[in-house]
Amino acid sequence: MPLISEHTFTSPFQNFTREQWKRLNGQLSHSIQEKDLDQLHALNEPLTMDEIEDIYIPLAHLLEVHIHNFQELHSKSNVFFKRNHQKLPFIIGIAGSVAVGKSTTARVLTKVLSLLPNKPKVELVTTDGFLYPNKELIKRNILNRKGFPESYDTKKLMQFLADIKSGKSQVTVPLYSHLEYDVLSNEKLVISQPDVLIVEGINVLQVNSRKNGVFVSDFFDYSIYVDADEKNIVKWYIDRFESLRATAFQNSASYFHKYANLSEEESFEMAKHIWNEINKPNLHENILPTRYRADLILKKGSEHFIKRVKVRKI
Ligand SMILES: Nc1ncnc2c1ncn2[C@@H]1O[C@H](COP(=O)(O)OP(=O)(O)O)[C@@H](O)[C@H]1O
Ligand SMILES: CC(C)(COP(=O)(O)O)[C@@H](O)C(=O)NCCC(=O)O
Repeated sequence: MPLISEHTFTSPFQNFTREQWKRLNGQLSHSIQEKDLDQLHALNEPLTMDEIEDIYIPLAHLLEVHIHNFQELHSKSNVFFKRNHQKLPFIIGIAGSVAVGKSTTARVLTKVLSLLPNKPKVELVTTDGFLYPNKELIKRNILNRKGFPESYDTKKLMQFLADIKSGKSQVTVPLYSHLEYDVLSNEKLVISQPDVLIVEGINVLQVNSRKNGVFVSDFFDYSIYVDADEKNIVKWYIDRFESLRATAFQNSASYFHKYANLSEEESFEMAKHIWNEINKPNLHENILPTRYRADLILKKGSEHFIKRVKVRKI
């Protein structure tokens, strides 16, 4: 069966059904070993092993091809430019709507990539750490615009990526707490020369978050967009809100503690309201338009299972 369906021949993407994608798994001479799967079992993520084996392992193998090429190009460029740069990280951007499952995808991919045969050091950074602190958002009167392009300190994010891409040995990253609903003032993550860096966030493929004509994605070597129909994303947002209400929001330190005693029905209404007022317009105005800028699109079905993969033709 041909891998490209006829109606896609004008598209820059090659389309794979889940069944086709899954069969690509065995095409490398080596693969993630059976014993490694135990480590994936231990991941406390809501993903099934089928999803990891059918989707993420082939994806890791495809990325391995790109990482290998990137490293070879880097060392040949070093010879050409007569320079002695140490290795630079291969940077992967992961974009998509709030609640589509970017964080889950990013965490699983971090683990799966780290199991590749040469055991690369893989680090994960989320761009919510680069949101302005609430104090600053309030000062700018944009607390209700959290997640929109203007709520991020893009200059800081670009500086971080520029530092990483210039081989700086240690770079610090601000951290965000969903419990406090704010950037943590006293905690930072230290990134120290990984082989692969995953940068996950709703804004990573946006062209309106530009500094001096440079986009965040100019620093990426590969990018992935996690996609799903909006009716599913809303449901996942509402479900996550309700499960947080029953757990994390009960903590008095939680920013959303005020919602802890809502009934299930009230919680549903509140989540729907936040979705409609903030996350939905952001999806339509700023996130969805970036979808086809990605190198690869993972399209989810109703239960979070990836049903199609689109890969930019090369
Ligand atoms: N593959 C998956 N299978 C089942 N549930 C998932 C999956 N991916 C995400 N979820 C659930 O969907 C919700 C949103 O996922 P999350 O990774 O937090 O999204 P995002 O980072 O895009 O906001 C969470 O409740 C998460 O547990
Ligand atoms: C901090 C975020 C912008 C980041 O989204 P994420 O990348 O974690 O999906 C988002 O979680 C958020 O807080 N949005 C504001 C509206 C809301 O509370 O859902």
